Amino acid sequence: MAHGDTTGGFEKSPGWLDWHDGPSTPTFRLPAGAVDAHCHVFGPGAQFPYAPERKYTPCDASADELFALRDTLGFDRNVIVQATCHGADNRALVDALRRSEGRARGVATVRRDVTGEQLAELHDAGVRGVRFNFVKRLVDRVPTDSLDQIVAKIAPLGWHVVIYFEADDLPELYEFFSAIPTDVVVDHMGRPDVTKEPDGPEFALFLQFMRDNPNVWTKVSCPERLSVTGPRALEGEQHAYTDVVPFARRVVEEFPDRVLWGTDWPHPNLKDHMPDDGLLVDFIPQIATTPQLQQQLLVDNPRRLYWADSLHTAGD
Ligand SMILES: O=C(O)/C=C(\CC(=O)C(=O)O)C(=O)O
Repeated sequence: MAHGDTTGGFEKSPGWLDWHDGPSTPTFRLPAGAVDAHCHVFGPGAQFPYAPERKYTPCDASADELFALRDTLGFDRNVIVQATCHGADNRALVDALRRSEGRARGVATVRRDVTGEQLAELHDAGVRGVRFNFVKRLVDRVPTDSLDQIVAKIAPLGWHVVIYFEADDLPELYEFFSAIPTDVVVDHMGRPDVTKEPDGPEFALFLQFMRDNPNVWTKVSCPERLSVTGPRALEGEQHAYTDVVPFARRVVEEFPDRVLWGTDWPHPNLKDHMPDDGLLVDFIPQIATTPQLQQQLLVDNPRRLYWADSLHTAGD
């Protein structure tokens, strides 16, 4: 089966870009124990069908393919995040976690009627957080009404909340997000518009949100999604996505103990190009410029958040 296939009778969304086959070996050597803290598994559709309510149908991206990428790039571990194409059906995620032999943790999506038994099962598989997607193109309705009820159920497990939203929506959601009692992880720096100034009011609000809320962390990931001017992480480019650098570097330097980084493999919904994941790893030293910052971003922070209960498992 070729890697760009979608099995189980599903048809990829028009214009779908398949993940990069044969990423380059990164020039940047990841520190020992590095965690790819944002990636997904998709299907395979024949085994784990895509959710009826999905807004896109991806190409399959299996756990085995993810683990092969992990090894090629030099990561030790993964944090696998439930994407909307699987809705609240976490079977593909749980299967990947179970097969990782302790080298992956997960972030699930659950409904408000989730039971204690179901949560215990997810915890046992390695789930440590729940994701709420506020990006309007990805969901029928934003989950504002169910969040409190779900948080009340997951907080006793020591889990955290992952939120995905766009910069335009932060003013309206600022107070709501600030009231979340658990740790909160914001995907991709709240998707800043990088054509605006990193010193401008829009990004200032995001920085203020992190300052006001010491329980808020963020992933300084997805330059390929945020960048407008590139250059793209293709054909050996060592200084990709320079327009995103000042934003991400600012966050890493101000909040070095609350940042995470991930590849976002297999990069759902990219429209412009599919990056070479090896060159994406080479983006990291542009935003975490010292070995100390790299160690925090790639090893210490994700381990604290995801492996606090088993700091001596595989890879140690
Ligand atoms: O992979 C990501 O982080 C971003 C996504 C997909 C997504 O979040 C989802 O489907 O849940 C996007 O912007 O389309």
